[in-house]
Amino acid sequence: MSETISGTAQSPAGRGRRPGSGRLVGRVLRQRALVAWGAIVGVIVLAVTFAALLSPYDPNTGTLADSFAPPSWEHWLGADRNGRDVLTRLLYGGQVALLAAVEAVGIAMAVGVPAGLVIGYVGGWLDRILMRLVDGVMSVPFLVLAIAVIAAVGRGLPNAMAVVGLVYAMSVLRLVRGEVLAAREELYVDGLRVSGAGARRILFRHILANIAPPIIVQATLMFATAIIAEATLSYLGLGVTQPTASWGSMLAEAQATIRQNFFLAVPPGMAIFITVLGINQIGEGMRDLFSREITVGRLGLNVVRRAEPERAVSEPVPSALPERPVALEVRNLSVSFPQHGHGRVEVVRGVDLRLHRGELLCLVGESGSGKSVTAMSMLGLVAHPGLVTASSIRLADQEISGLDFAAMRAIRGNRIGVVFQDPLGSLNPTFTVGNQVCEAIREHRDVSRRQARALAIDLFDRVGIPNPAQRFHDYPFQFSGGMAQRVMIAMALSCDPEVLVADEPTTALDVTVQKQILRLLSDLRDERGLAILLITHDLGVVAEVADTVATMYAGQLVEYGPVAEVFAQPRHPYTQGLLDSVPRNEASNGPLASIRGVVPAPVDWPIGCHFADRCDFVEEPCRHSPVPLTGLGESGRAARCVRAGELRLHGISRDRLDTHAGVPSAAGSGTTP
Ligand SMILES: Nc1ncnc2c1ncn2[C@@H]1O[C@H](COP(=O)(O)OP(=O)(O)OP(=O)(O)O)[C@@H](O)[C@H]1O
Repeated sequence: MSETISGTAQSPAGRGRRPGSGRLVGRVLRQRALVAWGAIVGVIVLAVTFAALLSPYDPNTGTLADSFAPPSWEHWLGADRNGRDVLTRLLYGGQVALLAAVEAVGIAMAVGVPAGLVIGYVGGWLDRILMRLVDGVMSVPFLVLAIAVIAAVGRGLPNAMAVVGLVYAMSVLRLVRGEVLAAREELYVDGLRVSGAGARRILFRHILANIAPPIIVQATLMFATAIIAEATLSYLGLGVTQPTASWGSMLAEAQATIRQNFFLAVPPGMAIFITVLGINQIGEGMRDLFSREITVGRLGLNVVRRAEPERAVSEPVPSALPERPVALEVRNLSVSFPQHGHGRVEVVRGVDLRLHRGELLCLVGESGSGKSVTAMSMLGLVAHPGLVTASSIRLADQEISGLDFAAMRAIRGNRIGVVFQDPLGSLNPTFTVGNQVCEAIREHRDVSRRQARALAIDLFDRVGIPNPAQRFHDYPFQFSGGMAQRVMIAMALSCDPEVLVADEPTTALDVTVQKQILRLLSDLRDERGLAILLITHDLGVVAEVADTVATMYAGQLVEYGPVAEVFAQPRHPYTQGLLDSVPRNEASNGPLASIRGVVPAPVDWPIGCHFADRCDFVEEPCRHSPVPLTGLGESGRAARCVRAGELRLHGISRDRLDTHAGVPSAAGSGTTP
């Protein structure tokens, strides 16, 4: 009799809303400061735009009888020396300030963005010459330049603001050039070049779209400084001329009559202060909006959300080693990403997994099946815009789903260690390895520098780094791949974790070194009772070190059990297909078997069994409804197959496997033998 373990239903996330304007509005609304300051600046802009409707007075004429009139019902902010209504002049002055800022920022963008794009993309002598020119222009204060230009072409705010715009264009150019220099090294740009795209299309359609956020933020912040620039120029008499009102000229007039009525300086001063502060706050808010950090937690990482109750599983996940304490238990873990035109799409659906102390569980499956995303999501390491939900993730006796970023950070590297595939890429090249391991130790433990050093050297010794005290002072580039991976393992062990997640830790290493690292992991499991989740493509690795194996296919766990039993007799056709595809230590005739068809993309996952279209044993019931992972009632085995009870699949004994072989990639698995 089979026991139902996971009743994962069709995901509601897969039927999510389309990404786009709705989500953007939601994100904007969550930025409360941005919304509040946007509203304040919006009111100011509306008020100055409709000044003629709001005020019954002419801004430039007044009656002498009202000279220096205090605030009253007729003149809400009083009147100036010439009896002109201060509020009216403030509103009309705002028009001048905003138009001047639009002019300066418009010129800055029109000149700076295309120039920066071209200079950054073309580089070479053009870049060197123009950047020296830019440095020269930027070394002269804009007021000096403005005075020089006004002396040459005559007074007037448009001339003055054009100079301001050109000076600003230099900093826009610098920003855009820097962004383009970085973007042109990106692989997607190489891809466009290879596909024959012209420079104009690459620059204006692709690169510009990618670097737009910092440019928009810069333009907003620049708008605020342009308002100050206008006020400064008009205050100095280089901007608007009397009797036209501007906030700067109003300040200058107020200063001339400060002894008679000091209050006259307050309205233009406050108008400049509030408008500039508001626009700056909007710029900062947009910076936050565009960066991942604020919206999803520091470093752009998402915390794991607790799944809604209706998605909770009711039965326990299978256990191949029931006598051992549970180190990590994951229930109903799902991960989704927004995909253009499809809303939120699940790439991992309803994974249940249990890892015991002293157990080495290998997670296998073709490329793209969801192994890495599963492991990283448990650690809260899936970045925005990924969304991770789980009914529960228990680390020993602590529930860690729903923890915030800070709490997860305290767990990562402390109770759970992580080792990645590329050890040299994971180490900072500018610090010695000893320094980096000590830093990891002191991040989580209250020990002195000296104690951390001693601990680090002990760990280096334990993971098999020869001359650990000397090598402590070496930089990553002085290590081979295998030694660097030992450093990574030492770092992962530095706080004596209960669980170690190793994502393809030996893929980048040669066969001999692979074996050494695997032996090390296996020894650490035995010595420390470490629970290890090892992600690998390599069934040879599984055969060599694993206690238990879990097979993933198209975002779901499809089989789980003790490795010897799963290999000897798989209970899911996909596991059998994987085992068939692996080279063996024996002579054989004919080509190597492979699984027909390709792994479906997450948007194409069928309602029923995800493997149905590739399965040689498929029957109608397989396609009807989601297939649960079902316990098989024998030593913690489970399979997600409607026919698991009746099929007699063949396996392979562990010693017949070529232990250096790998699981075929999705791309390579498209042919029928
Ligand atoms: N940031 C992301 N945005 C959108 N989709 C993603 C993202 N990261 C992973 N995916 C998708 O999630 C699925 C699972 O990817 P994952 O890297 O976990 O597979 P894997 O089994 O570890 O493959 P490999 O062995 O090649 O590393 C894939 O379909 C992948 O395209």
